[in-house]
Amino acid sequence: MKTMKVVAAIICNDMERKNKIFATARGYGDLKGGWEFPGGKVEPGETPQQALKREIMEELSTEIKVGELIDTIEYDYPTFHLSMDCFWAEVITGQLELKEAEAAKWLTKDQLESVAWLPADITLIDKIRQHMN
Ligand SMILES: Nc1nc2c([nH]c(=O)n2[C@H]2C[C@H](O)[C@@H](COP(=O)(O)OP(=O)(O)OP(=O)(O)O)O2)c(=O)[nH]1
Repeated sequence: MKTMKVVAAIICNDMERKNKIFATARGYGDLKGGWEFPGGKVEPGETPQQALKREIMEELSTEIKVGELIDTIEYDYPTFHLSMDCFWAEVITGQLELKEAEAAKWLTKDQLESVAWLPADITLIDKIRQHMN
């Protein structure tokens, strides 16, 4: 099966405190309406961190600082294998404008289960919760 290499940003209010994280709902395609973390495919020659900064600028017109890797999610969708590096991030400049997503929410630790995550993201949520305050 084909592997898709993807990066995702778990943007938090503050990387030291991690009181809330930013989630978006997909605005197009097969998985439309599913909740996820902003990001996208890594292009040839890019590091994961470079790809993530580029994707967040394209999707949200926002410059981010990329922090530690939380986990690499490996998940089999029916038509491809997803390998997704998930990094903590915080905003440097910009207002998180929704260029592609249909909705967005800041979620506290207690609200993490309140949205319908994409299947691959569910395994990440427990890990994120452990790091939130
Ligand atoms: N960005 C992102 N993609 C995710 C997450 N969870 C998950 O299963 N995916 C899947 C959905 C897509 O099949 C794939 C990411 O592709 P994408 O469509 O966001 O990537 P892209 O912006 O480079 O794509 P394109 O539409 O511009 O070609 O990974 C997630 O949390 N964030």
